[in-house]
Amino acid sequence: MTVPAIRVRAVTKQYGTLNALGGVDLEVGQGEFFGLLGPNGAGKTTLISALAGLVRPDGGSLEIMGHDVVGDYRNARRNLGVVPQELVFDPFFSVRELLRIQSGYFGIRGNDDWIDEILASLDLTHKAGANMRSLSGGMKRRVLVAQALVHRPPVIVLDEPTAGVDVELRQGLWQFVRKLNQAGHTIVLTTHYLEEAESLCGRIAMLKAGRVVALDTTDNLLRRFATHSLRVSVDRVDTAAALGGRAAEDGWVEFAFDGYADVEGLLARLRESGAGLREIQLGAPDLERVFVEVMHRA
Ligand SMILES: Nc1ncnc2c1ncn2[C@@H]1O[C@H](COP(=O)(O)OP(=O)(O)OP(=O)(O)O)[C@@H](O)[C@H]1O
Repeated sequence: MTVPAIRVRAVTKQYGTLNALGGVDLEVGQGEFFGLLGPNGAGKTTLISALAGLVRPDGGSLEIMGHDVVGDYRNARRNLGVVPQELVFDPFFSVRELLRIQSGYFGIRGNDDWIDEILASLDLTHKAGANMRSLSGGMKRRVLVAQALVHRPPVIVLDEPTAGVDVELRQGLWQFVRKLNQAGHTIVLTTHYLEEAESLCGRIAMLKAGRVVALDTTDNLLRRFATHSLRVSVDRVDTAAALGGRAAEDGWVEFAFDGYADVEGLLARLRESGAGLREIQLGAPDLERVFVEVMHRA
């Protein structure tokens, strides 16, 4: 049996009286593209820091490719590449120097062929000799990704890698991360862009206040929690809302239902009610709705 890429068991972490992690259990299989979602302060970064050995959990255990992050730190760390949220660099090194130093941390010498390959994939070749301080924010973020990859880790964790990054770079980054995943790397991603998570992640865990409140395949989450929606613009909002809708802004009323088959009946009742139908919009279930629903129920 293959070991999971990541195994998190009953992990707790307190800061004073605050439960940053209140007993988290998770398993991510090798080769998965896994999403870790949750509102600000849910504990995502704390969990990632614990995986990277930067935060010591109060209880429970974490393993990377079967290596305990406390008891077998070196091997656990060797198997993990983390792209952190914060852009922190020594401004005096060039991009290549930085990547060589990072390779050195893992005891790797003569890593330039691989470094060249990473730089090319991230469209950074022309910046290899540039000082970190001369790079734009988006380029620095790409260097963070490169830094996480110098030791060819099988498991890669990206903590909001696209925050504050322009659309073009975001798409480029995702293309690259997808390629890594297709090449067999396990990817764990946190992001507040739910559309991105929906299109990239096969499975998703949602965290709220240090607890896993949903954990399933993206498809199942969409099926289980999300409803389709019908938005209608009407002359008489109250009349329409009385049929089970929710009044929204500017004369729009929203209805939630399980499948498109229900739309016809609803439209017929709206017409009969004399609400004065002006315009309709249909919405398919999306992860954003699921997220709002899960957070609301939890
Ligand atoms: N070093 C620390 N000292 C005290 N409290 C902390 C520390 N680090 C995190 N916390 C608290 O722990 C909770 C979880 O924070 P964490 O950064 O893990 O959340 P997050 O899900 O990553 O949020 P975001 O989406 O904003 O990045 C928050 O309430 C935060 O204020």
